[in-house]
Amino acid sequence: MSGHGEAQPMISGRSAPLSGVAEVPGDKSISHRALIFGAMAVGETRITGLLEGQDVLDTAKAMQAFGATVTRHGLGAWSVQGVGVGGFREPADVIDCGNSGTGVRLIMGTMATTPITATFTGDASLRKRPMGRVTDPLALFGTRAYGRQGGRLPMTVVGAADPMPVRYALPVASAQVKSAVLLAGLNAPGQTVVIEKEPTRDHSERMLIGFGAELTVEKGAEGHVITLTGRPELRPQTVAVPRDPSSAAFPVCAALIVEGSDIRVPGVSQNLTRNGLYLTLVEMGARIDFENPREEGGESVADLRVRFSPGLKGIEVPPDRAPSMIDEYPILSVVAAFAEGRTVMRGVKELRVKESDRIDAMARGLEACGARIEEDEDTLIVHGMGPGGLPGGGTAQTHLDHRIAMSFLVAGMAAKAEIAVDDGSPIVTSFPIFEGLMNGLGAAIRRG
Ligand SMILES: O=C(O)C1=C[C@@H](OP(=O)(O)O)[C@@H](O)[C@H](O)C1
Ligand SMILES: C=C(OP(=O)(O)O)C(=O)O
Repeated sequence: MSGHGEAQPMISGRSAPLSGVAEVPGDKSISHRALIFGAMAVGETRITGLLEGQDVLDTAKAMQAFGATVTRHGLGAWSVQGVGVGGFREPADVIDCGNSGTGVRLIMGTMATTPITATFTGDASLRKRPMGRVTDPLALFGTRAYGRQGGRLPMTVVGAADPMPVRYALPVASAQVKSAVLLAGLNAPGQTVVIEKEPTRDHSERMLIGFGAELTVEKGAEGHVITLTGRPELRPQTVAVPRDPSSAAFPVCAALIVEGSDIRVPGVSQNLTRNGLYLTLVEMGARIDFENPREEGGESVADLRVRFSPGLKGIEVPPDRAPSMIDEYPILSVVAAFAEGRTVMRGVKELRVKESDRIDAMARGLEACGARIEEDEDTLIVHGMGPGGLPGGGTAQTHLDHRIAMSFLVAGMAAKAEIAVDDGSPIVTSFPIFEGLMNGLGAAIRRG
């Protein structure tokens, strides 16, 4: 999805009870990392279950441009012939990361301590997002970056020829910034230390250890202190990518609000840095059974049975839970519209710098569908209208944001009248089989 293509309006109407099994695709965060760490290893990394969403395909293309050999063998089955830490070559052309904040920020970190120059760009959404949060800590290694005003793409990054190791306390809870600094630290001599006050998704730490890096995490008063020893030789791995809990959120939430639904969603991550939505839904009164807990691809997962839940109650979501459910607030605010009472989401200003300003996009879209919303810079409050109570009948503007598009298509499945989205084309960035999967469960989603 380049963001230059045709908008694809989509409409969803009241759905039949959802039933069946929702097999969602591979985790987006782990898929990006499998390609990037594979490119940093010496030898061939094999990946199964890779998400073939546009964000990840753009990262695969970028790894090729930096000199790795990336091969697709079949659906989700890929291999990466890595060039080793510090082995990136200078790309011959601009790197287009499309819609992906994770892709561009992690790749900038990866090349930042190699003496090459690369220019990055993306679609109209990505070109609005702040890159200073990554280029500021990268400057401590000796990396230089030249972008547009406000640290926006397109941006040229000049890798440090003689990088210094860095000690950096994250000013914002961001796994992308944490990962960019760790990836840069791979090719700096000595120990690079990242300190995070609030824990964010820990896939980079787990995978770096899996690829053979020396990395420790100490939990103390200042938070997590992550110490990486630079210049390791990364060993190629076999990576089985687990299913994406952020994608699973859509069929799960749809089943909670569509009358009569009873579905199964296998292999949903229970990683404590990713499961905030599921904790929140249970606190609201969702009927979710977590069955068959086990390890898959180095992550703890469970099979979910999810049933229509007419007794959902609005709650105050604890603000310190935000990093573990940051991408799930849009779909949570849809569920909140079908609960009784207010759902209060505080400490969520990071939502304003995602693919769109997600507080504004959800507030305006839900209002267009008849809901009452309150918001401030850091807060979103949804006044619930009870089961089946959202009037619908509106059109949501998606602003090149896949999660906004999917959230409103789920809302339309349970609202009184149809809900339209102006553009469903960004859904391919993270969940290319969304429409077919949801309609297979009983949804009524169609192209507008
Ligand atoms: O590291 C990652 O894979 C991600 C981190 C989060 O972003 P931030 O680091 O900006 O919070 C999240 O929103 C994004 O979808 C994926
Ligand atoms: C924020 C997201 O992704 P990214 O930052 O990688 O664009 C997302 O997928 O919700």
